[in-house]
Amino acid sequence: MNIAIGADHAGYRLKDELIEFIRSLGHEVKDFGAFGPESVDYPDYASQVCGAVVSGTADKGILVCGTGIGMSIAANKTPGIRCALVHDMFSAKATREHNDTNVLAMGERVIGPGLAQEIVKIWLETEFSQGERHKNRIHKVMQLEGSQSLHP
Ligand SMILES: O=C(CO)[C@H](O)[C@H](O)[C@H](O)COP(=O)(O)O
Repeated sequence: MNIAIGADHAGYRLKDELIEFIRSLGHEVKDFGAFGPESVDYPDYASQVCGAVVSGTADKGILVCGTGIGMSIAANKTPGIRCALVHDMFSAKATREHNDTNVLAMGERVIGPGLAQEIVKIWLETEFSQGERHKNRIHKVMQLEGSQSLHP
């Protein structure tokens, strides 16, 4: 897969570690920054990563800030994006199976790199369940945002 990744100043270290890990799994990674500790604004990076996913340039996106909260709020403003803030392995699997999330958000100030890698691996490797009830719920979510549903 092609993975778009981005972070703010509070998440770029974990982002850089995850890039190497994701490449080791055999995926292509496009890094949208940030590249250092200078204070920046997470919406600027969320919008670039989500734009890549919605346009089809990337198959999935990963966002890291201090808590993951700001990134997830910003990402979910983009029509067509379903972003989950995940800090445990159960949710990583469930949000792919039930929500067909296309962006994952995490917080560098919340979890360590080992758990973050496990979460990313599970999230990238888990398929959407294709369950009719889940398709129906995703369809309703997409109606709320006014974007065209991929799950009619
Ligand atoms: O949006 C956030 C909190 O919900 C992110 O964690 C940001 O990375 C955080 O707010 C950045 O905080 P800082 O004090 O500007 O480093």
